[in-house]
Amino acid sequence: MTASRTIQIEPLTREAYAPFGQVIETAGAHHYPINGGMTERYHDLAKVELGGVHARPLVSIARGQPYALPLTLNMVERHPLGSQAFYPLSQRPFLSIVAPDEGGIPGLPRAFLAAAGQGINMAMNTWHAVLTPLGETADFLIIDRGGDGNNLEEYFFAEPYLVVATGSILY
Ligand SMILES: NC(=O)N[C@@H](O)C(=O)O
Ligand code: NI
Repeated sequence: MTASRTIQIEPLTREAYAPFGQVIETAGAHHYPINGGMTERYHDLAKVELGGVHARPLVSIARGQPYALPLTLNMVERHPLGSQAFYPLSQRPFLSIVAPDEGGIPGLPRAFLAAAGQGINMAMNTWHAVLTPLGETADFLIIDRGGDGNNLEEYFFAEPYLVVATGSILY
């Protein structure tokens, strides 16, 4: 594996993730009391995008098996008709691996470590690795797009990448 095909995991922040979507977390979010002050609403955290014919939002639960690190990344996918959000239902870290689009194929991937309490919403048509739990089986709420048409495009790399955790990344 050449060094150019090694991807170092980096912390997930709103700013770093902005080209790919939004981070779903309470930290830094607009919030206000509701229900007579009994509840605090952390409001409008992600941009759900629904395209194509007969589009409708889907709310699902994914029970994901953990991946080991270092992780060999052979493939990324994207959903041309809608965004896709994953919010962990446990306080477990997971990886969000995404890549820019470069003329219809993925550019250099980036691997973000979502800390406990962080979820992600990938913008429509964003290249990404499939859901990547770490350490143990974990449940996630999925919010994405249903409707007519094909909402999945896959890309298999000619040479895989290796996703590694440097010393500062603990999971
Ligand atoms: N299909 C599905 O629910 N998940 C994948 O698209 C994925 O990104 O993991
Ligand atoms: Ni996906």
